[in-house]
Amino acid sequence: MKDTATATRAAALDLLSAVLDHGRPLDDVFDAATRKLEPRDRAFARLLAATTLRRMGRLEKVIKTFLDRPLPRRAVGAKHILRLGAAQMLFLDTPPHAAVATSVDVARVRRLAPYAGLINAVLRKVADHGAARLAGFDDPLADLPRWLGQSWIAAYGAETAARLAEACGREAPLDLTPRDGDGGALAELVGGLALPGGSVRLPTATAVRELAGFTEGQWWVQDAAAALPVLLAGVPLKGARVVDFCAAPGGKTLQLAAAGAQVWAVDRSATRLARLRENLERTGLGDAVNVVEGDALTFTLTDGQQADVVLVDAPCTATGTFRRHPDAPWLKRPGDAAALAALQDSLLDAAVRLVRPGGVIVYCVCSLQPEEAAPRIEALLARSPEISRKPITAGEGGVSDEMITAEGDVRLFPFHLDAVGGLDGFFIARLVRGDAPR
Ligand SMILES: C[S@@+](CC[C@H](N)C(=O)[O-])C[C@H]1O[C@@H](n2cnc3c(N)ncnc32)[C@H](O)[C@@H]1O
Repeated sequence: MKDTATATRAAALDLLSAVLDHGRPLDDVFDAATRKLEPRDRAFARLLAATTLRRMGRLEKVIKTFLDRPLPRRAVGAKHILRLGAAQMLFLDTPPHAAVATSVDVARVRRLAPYAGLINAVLRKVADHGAARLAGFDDPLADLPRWLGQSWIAAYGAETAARLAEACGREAPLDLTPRDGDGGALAELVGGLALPGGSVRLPTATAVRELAGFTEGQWWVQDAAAALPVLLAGVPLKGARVVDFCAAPGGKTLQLAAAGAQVWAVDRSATRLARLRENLERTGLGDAVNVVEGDALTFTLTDGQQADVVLVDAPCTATGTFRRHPDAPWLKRPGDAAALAALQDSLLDAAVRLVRPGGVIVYCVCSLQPEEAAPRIEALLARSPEISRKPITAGEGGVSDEMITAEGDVRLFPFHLDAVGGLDGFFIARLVRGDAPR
């Protein structure tokens, strides 16, 4: 490899290719693709790949204006190099001469030398005229796969869909949940901003382990939106028997335990449960939690007991978390939400079997796809007459009117709380079991 700058761009090319050509999540391939780089260069390789993924549509449009004809399929590597080179100049303030020269070098070291001339010529044009062309392409929906943008337009209208796409293209800040529920005190301790629900917000690139209170387990990392489902249970949690159906890595389990509940944290993934156990250890909340590796669909409490609260944080398409996972839009497929709906329905049915009369079910998904939201609740209400909604009202957990639907569910968009850095997209419904004790 010629030098560090080229090696860093080559690693970014490998990351981009892993996501776009091989369908691999960025997090899964990052260590292997960047292991020979220094920490600073690893961070830049990630930033470059992430920025390119976040701006795919606009980069594509700018580059296209400088190509006489579309590149053939076999030139996909060259196409990626053009995207990365343009992203550096248009979005990352890399000096043009460095962006162009390293792109040409990457082509050579990645056996794409036949395209070196074309890459050089096109990127020089991007350097000279790219910013002006970019100004004419300000449609954020173009940066997402077309089917995804269409699904948001159909669900929320063109204006909201564009706001969603814009907000999803931004980096998420770092949010912490305080163990003792005192957001004000934690904000002071770490120098962050206390949010309405009690979370504390810090800038994106904050080094987590260096923050005050990490070793002592005084807080854990959790997006402010992800902290809301537990805050919206609407019943006293102290002493309550709570089953957390899809618990790992455990943000919500920790909240429940910290609030004084007796928790069963069920998850079928051993790897993810290992992270949950680490979190329990660090925060000292383990005594209140029974960790259960298994299928929530068949989980029962001993002696036929029932739960006061069941939390169903269901597996979902996670389209509300694109801010943190810029690769995710490119790894989803149009049928994913419909395919997950069956599992979401089964988990809700299992929650109905487990919760006591008068008890509460909180259902949530970190998804913006409509199929995973209210229709799952409507279908449950239609087949389970003993279940009804317990509508969520403004002020609970710090939620505002604009976040609540006509039915009393919470629909969080990434542009909510925009002025202080937004939120993950979430849907949250609260249900109550109304029949007589069995
Ligand atoms: C959205 S994540 C949960 C996040 C977690 N509640 C938190 O706050 O950190 C969904 C989880 O559901 C688990 N899961 C999926 N199907 C399951 C099933 N049938 N039974 C138990 N867990 C399941 C996955 O392993 C995954 O950890």
